[in-house]
Amino acid sequence: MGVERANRPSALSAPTATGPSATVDIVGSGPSSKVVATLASGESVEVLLYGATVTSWKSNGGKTENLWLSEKAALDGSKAVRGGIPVVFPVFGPPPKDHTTSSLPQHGFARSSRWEFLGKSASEDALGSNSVKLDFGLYTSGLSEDARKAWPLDFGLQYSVTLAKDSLQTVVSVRNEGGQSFEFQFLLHTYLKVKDISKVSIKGLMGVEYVDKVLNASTHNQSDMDLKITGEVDRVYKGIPQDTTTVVEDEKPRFDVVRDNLQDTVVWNPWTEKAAAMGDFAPKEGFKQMVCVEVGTVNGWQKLEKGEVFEGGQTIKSFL
Ligand SMILES: O=P(O)(O)OC[C@H]1O[C@H](O)[C@H](O)[C@@H](O)[C@@H]1O
Repeated sequence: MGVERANRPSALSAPTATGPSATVDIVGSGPSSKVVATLASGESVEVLLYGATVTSWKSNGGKTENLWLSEKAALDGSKAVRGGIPVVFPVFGPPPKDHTTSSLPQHGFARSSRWEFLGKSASEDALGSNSVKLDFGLYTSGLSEDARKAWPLDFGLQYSVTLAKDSLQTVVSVRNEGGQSFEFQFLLHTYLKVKDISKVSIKGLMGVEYVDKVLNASTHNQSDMDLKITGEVDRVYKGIPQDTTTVVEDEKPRFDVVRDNLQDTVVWNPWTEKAAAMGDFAPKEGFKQMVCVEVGTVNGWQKLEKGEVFEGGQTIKSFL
């Protein structure tokens, strides 16, 4: 599945209803425009065109917010959003020296570029369950001059966000649209909302090797079944064999994060000092209500030859 340039529709002027099962609206204009989709049963998702950042996902008939969003997140296109699901491409973290991504900012340009809304489709499965899919695109032509200069390669990104009753699926396809090969990393920087971090444990990483960024990027092996967050955590788990990472709260599953064609997962919580140092992180105690479980391909590089396509993503199931 790739991004066919000739078939790129512009959905901005399309009618807003997708049938009785869901509505899709474009709210606001300019840099703060967002696409809001709501199922007839009340679940909803909001996607800012800036960064194609999912800023809200509600399950349980619209009663449970699943994503943490900082009260001071910039939602006007002035900087990457602190919270929700920022899209990280084509580099994760600070770019390395002597690489084609070297001149890019931390986490690349996808989270701070304005994407196009390509369209929507609603469907109903055999059991009568509804879902709505929103498609977004980012192409070389949509980049700022600075980003294009820093990474002068031709690419097409298509990002599909599918809302179902108890789940949200976010999948990217990356196409090399230029004449030479390129290398990239990709990650979905999901800020999951929890009630109380002291009651949270993360399962599904046992036996996996990780780089601990809090301990001078040293390599370790996850020996415990449960990862508890009791201080700053910034770990890159590499080459995970099992597909599902489960966030457990109060001894009950809260989220399943299922990876598709992505081998790595970053677990991040800034804790007291790092949260205090981030101007857009609010409230300052907000780190007690969040944990980032970020699926991606960040260990080494994915390489695409001319015309090739890479696809990967996640499905998050909410148990509330
Ligand atoms: O502040 P940002 O650029 O959004 O990055 C926020 C965080 O992203 C990831 O989780 C990295 O592993 C962290 O090292 C980084 O601090």
